[in-house]
Amino acid sequence: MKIICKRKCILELTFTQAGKAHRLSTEEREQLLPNLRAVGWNEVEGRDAIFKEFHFKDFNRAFGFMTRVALQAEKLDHHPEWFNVYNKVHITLSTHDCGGLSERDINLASFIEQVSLLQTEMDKEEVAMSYEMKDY
Ligand SMILES: C[C@H](O)[C@H](O)[C@H]1CNC2=NC(N)=NC(=O)C2=N1
Repeated sequence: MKIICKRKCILELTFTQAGKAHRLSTEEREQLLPNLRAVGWNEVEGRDAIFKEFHFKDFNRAFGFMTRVALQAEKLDHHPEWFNVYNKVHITLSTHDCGGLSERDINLASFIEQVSLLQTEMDKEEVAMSYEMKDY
């Protein structure tokens, strides 16, 4: 599956994670991390992990987003470290089993991007619908 983000960044998703997680090699990092950096994921200082802060219109949207991510995380058996207050969600991804970043984190980050894009699209649709309603 491919996601085409607004910033013209393409994230390749595989969602496969057979076998043991391994820490990404330098080559893998050079290949995989720039796409995530382009959509706001940054490496955490002093720790082999990536972080992004999400903002939504309100708590319902933030919690809806978290619910979608949680269901997928459970399916993948790979869980985010996160913090939520009202409309903000902070997410840190790292693989505890291998003590650092693995392909599992890249996959989960890609899925999270997909969900947050979907939320943005749904918000736009909601605005468009409310404009249409005003016309009547
Ligand atoms: C036993 C179980 O498969 C492991 O503990 C899974 C669960 N979720 C996980 N989540 C994360 N982020 N890292 C892991 O290494 C991990 N391992």
